[in-house]
Amino acid sequence: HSKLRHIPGPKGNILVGNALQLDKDRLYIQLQEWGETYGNVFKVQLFRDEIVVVSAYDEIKEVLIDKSNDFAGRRNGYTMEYMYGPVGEDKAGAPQDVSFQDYSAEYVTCKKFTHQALKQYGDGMDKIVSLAMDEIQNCVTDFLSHGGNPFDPKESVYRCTLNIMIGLILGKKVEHDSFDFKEVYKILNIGQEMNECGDSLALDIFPWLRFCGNRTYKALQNFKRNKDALLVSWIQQSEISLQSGERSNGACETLVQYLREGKLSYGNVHGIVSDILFAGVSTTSTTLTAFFLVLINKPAVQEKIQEEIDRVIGGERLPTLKDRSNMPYTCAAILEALRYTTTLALSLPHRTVRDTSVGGFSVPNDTTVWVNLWAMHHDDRYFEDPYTYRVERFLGEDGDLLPPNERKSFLPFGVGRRVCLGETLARARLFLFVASLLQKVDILPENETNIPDPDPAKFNYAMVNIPTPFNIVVKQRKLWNGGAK
Ligand code: HEM
Repeated sequence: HSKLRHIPGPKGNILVGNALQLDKDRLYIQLQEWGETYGNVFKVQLFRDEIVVVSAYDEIKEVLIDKSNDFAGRRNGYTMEYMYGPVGEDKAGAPQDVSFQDYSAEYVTCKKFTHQALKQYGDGMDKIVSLAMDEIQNCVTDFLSHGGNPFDPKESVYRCTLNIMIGLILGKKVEHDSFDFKEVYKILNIGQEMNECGDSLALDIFPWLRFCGNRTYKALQNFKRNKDALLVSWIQQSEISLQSGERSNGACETLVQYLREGKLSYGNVHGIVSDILFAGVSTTSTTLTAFFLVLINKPAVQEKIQEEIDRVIGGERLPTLKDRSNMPYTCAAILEALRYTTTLALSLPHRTVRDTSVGGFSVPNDTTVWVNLWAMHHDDRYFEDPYTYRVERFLGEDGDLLPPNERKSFLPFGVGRRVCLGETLARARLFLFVASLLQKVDILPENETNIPDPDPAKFNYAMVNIPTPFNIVVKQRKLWNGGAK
């Protein structure tokens, strides 16, 4: 019987609950609409699992900040437990990484050491920046190589963000034709295939489908086999470099050092490397790609960003992170893109680890909780015309960037216990990418009279919110002197 009888929600089928009603390609929109009907806290039922969905700022704040510890667990379906479960084994089990590990002392330790290994602060940031700048310059060159012809920017941006992550893990620049890059790329393509065959949800609900020649399961096996083998080899390389003293200073090596010191287990290191590789790539590259779609629709925004770049950075040097403090308009344009598109629309599923409550409703221990960041970012009580992209929302009257404590109802990276581990890195990368690119090129639509619709409510949902493929045309700007550093 229902543990959540007291919480309202759409009426479902007596056997399957709301499972057949779910529209998986636009789940975030559907849940937003249900939120408008049933309230900021409502429930949906997928077979026997009852899920609490939280859709507005006050209640999301309660979940993520005020009662952060109560809601800090993770709920994983069979698919996640298989993908991130025991290394090298054809079976599911409790993940030992950061993203999918349940809340525990071990999880807290993993998150702390991952932060340390990524060295996202102080001097470590300089290395990240130099790695990122190299890759971003490659991406700009790649854009220009189309010689003014239309092309889909997705692939180049994806390769660029991916290569920055591989570089951070291995501590060295990785060429696009290297074994490591090709191997990761292959694995990510299998992951893509898995998404395309769709029903990981079916496999989550009926894990026994794997015995019936299920296509998703076959892709899943293939994905895990390849991913585990590659990560095992990276960990081995790090062990060798630590022994030989020829340090690479990559995150993987630092994590293996923690393993030797007994701070992390082998499963932790393996899981964390995979987190760094996978969590940061599709989120960042999709945000950037969606931002291009906005820019071809908003030439005035592009012009203002370029005016700021020309004034603050000029054409003689590359942007640095320090420039951010003098470039409120560019920073606000990026924040507004994070709001408008809300790439990780439903965040990652949380789980209560004790009896608690939200919005006045009691919620028992071990309940799955979905946080609808999309609905929160498009709440017209906080954002006038929420479906319009408007940079000025994040600027004060004097043109300064709105300080974080005045950005209400805005949490693109989550907050609290489970806050995004790559937030600092992602913000840095988004800024460097946008500033470097628009310093050198104009991004234009393929056809002025038929510009693709930027409305993120029409994106496809597959964990991240993905725009329908579109083309851009890139023209070199005059100001840029060709790359004097
Ligand atoms: C635009 C880029 C990004 C966005 C919008 C984003 C957003 C998010 C969000 C909303 C969460 C879930 C928070 C929650 O469960 O409440 C998350 C978790 C996470 N993100 Fe990101 N992220 C981005 C980039 C990155 C990057 C570059 C990394 C690289 C290290 C990363 C690593 C992670 C990890 C490991 C978690 C799990 C944290 C935990 O469970 O404690 N993310 N991210």
